[in-house]
Amino acid sequence: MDRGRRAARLAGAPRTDPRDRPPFRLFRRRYARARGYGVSEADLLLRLDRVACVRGDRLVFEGVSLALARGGALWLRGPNGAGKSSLIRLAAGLLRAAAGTVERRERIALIDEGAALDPELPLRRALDFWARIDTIDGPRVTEAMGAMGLAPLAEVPVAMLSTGQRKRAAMARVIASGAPIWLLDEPANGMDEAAKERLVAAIAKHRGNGGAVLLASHFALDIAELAELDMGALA
Ligand SMILES: Nc1ncnc2c1ncn2[C@@H]1O[C@H](COP(=O)(O)OP(=O)(O)OP(=O)(O)O)[C@@H](O)[C@H]1O
Repeated sequence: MDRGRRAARLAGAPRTDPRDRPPFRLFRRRYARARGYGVSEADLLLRLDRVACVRGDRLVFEGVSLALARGGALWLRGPNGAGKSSLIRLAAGLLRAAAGTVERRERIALIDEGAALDPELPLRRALDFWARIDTIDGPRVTEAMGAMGLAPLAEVPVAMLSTGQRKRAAMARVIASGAPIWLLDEPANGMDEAAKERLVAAIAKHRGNGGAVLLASHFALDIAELAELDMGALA
């Protein structure tokens, strides 16, 4: 796309080019709910409205709108480079949208490629560090570690954890945070089947408690009532 046309589109000019694609592809009726249809404003936790993302000098996607309500979950799927991580980072406020708006109505907890846990500390102390920042109490950390099967690893330095164990630790931090909005970028990477089951169970519990989940993943997880947004269709 040439620069003039891209600039016009970012400025909100009407689409006239027949090559333009719709901004998203609807896969399941649940997605319509996730976008806000039939969901009261009071239930909404996260809304992206006609968002565009530019990385470097490249337009990665534009015109993406979605909404997550309490109890909702949306799976961002698509090939490498489609913009899944970028969308998660926009939702987290770590990237600025080139166009459109991002509205977060509650606290977020994020998993991305880094575990954000001090590699020098034993796992329990590394999680307790974040618990103090998030002003949550010890029992919640214990519970989160239990949910991800981490109790036996409490005294192991984070640097010595395997890839899958580190992902489980990052997930425990999200669980312990108590944040209603979970932004999970490839949370299951490196996890074995048992850990994936724990992850799926944690997501179900969080939704049951009125939380919501935005999930980027290359592969499907066995999550009930999951809306889908194919980022590959935007490229
Ligand atoms: N820091 C950056 N600076 C410039 N471009 C970037 C940067 N990070 C990502 N990109 C580009 O943005 C596009 C989207 O990347 P992103 O990581 O969001 O995709 P993804 O769908 O998550 O990919 P993957 O499946 O490989 O994780 C890619 O073309 C990538 O090269």
